[in-house]
Amino acid sequence: MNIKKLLTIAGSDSSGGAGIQADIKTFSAHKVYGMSVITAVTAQNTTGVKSVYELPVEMIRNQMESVFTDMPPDAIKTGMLSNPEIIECISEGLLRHKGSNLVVDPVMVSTSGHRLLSEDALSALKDHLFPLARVITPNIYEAEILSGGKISNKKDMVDAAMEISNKLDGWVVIKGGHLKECCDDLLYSKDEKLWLKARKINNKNTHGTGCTLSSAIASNLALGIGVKKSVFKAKRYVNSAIREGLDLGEGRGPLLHHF
Ligand SMILES: Nc1ncnc2c1ncn2[C@@H]1O[C@H](COP(=O)(O)OP(=O)(O)O)[C@@H](O)[C@H]1O
Ligand SMILES: Cc1ncc(COP(=O)(O)OP(=O)(O)O)c(N)n1
Repeated sequence: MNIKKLLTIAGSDSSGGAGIQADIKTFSAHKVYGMSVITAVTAQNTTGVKSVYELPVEMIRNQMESVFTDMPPDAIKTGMLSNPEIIECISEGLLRHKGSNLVVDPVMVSTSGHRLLSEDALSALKDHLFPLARVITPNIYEAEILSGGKISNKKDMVDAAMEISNKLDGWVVIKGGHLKECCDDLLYSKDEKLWLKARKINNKNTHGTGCTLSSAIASNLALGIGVKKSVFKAKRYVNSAIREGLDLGEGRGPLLHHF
């Protein structure tokens, strides 16, 4: 059986809703083979992140070497990267092994408010990782940090995407999940601007939506689908996973992945 191989480089979420666990579930749902490089272990559940343990850079490098020298992935997705040393190690490994179809989810702070990327890691992210990416997927808050402007509406999203894509060759997806009125996402490159429209689903259980979207995009790219169609299909996947209305835990519960 010829199966596509997907790698997630991200943090572990003990509650299984976000991070590595959400990524692998999404990969399986797309019938691709999932592999992982774990950057950090979080103790978290539906009510929030309790603590974080960052793995030593050497261990991260060893995980990358093990994967790339034996089963080179057809696409890669990055999530929680914690600090500049980890970002530099990952960028160096991706460059050396010519990692392609890279989707960067620039995870900074969990929706529950816990910092998942140190403040001094921003320039490493922009200078080392973004140039390797085919698609980056900031949420509204991350797009504000990356563009330096406030985002309150769809016009602000376009301005931010323009600013962010100045320093990129690839595509930017600004996720609108935290907008008040709707959940439209913006897919933007230097030559094109497309809206992915969606009504806000009235469901508090949206833990891991960002991880799921970026993993679904990476799965589609690995399957040989172009960027635009990959993002549209991924948006549909997340939408239906939220719509399932799984209700686990006391706080913001996870999504239901379709196998
Ligand atoms: N309540 C919702 N209804 C419909 N789509 C949603 C909802 N919340 C998030 N999304 C979608 O989920 C994806 C992830 O977005 P978002 O929640 O903004 O990312 P993050 O988890 O990184 O903060 C986007 O496609 C967004 O539009
Ligand atoms: C280990 C880990 N990685 C990433 C996140 C953030 O996940 P995201 O999909 O952005 O979802 P929420 O923060 O909105 O739940 C995380 N919480 N943990």
